[in-house]
Amino acid sequence: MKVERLAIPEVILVTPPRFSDSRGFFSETYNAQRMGDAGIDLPFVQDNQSLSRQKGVVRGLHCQLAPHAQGKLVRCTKGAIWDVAVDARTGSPTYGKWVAAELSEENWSQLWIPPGFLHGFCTLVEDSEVQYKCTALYAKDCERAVIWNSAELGIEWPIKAEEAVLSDKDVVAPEFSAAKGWFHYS
Ligand SMILES: Cc1cn([C@H]2C[C@H](O)[C@@H](COP(=O)(O)OP(=O)(O)O[C@H]3O[C@@H](C)C(=O)[C@@H](O)[C@H]3O)O2)c(=O)[nH]c1=O
Repeated sequence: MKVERLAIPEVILVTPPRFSDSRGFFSETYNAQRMGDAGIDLPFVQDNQSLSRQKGVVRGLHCQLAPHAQGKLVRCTKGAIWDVAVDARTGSPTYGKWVAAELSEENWSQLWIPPGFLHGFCTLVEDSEVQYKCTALYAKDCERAVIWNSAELGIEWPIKAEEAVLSDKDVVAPEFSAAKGWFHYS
């Protein structure tokens, strides 16, 4: 399995091998031992899947507060996304920095986003399906969001603001400064 630590080293890009033959392919998309060796060693308790019909759908930037903070292992099983992680841990040397990776059914990569990070993605093609494992259960009251195109963060999204397709909730999300104190670096 290919393992790459990104510019924020706690965010890890992994690419499990795919074994192709005349029938198609086989792949171990999650192997606890190999993921643990790669540095992804928290237990997962929930699997999520979303489908976005249009190109330019943006979901995020989202997180859940403690005690329900979630680490997420994200992959794209159909289509392609630009997946973004923002360090929201107050006191972190990379606080307010972001990293991103393209995840697609072609490249078969997965992005590990630890607890304490905001997560969001933008679909690069129609009918993009995203699946991710989470280290904590959904807790509605602990959900928080930051505006996807926060001027304070300066994330380089692959679409223009007017092309973004957002949920009602995400349109009115606050600037990144609202996230101060949500998480602490340890
Ligand atoms: C996240 C979530 C939502 N829901 C429900 C609430 C709502 O009725 C419906 C759609 O929820 P949302 O609009 O929040 O879905 P979405 O905008 O896709 O939210 C997701 O975005 C990405 C970027 C993440 O990182 C996820 O953790 C999650 O926040 O699904 C659950 O039942 N369980 C869950 O774990």
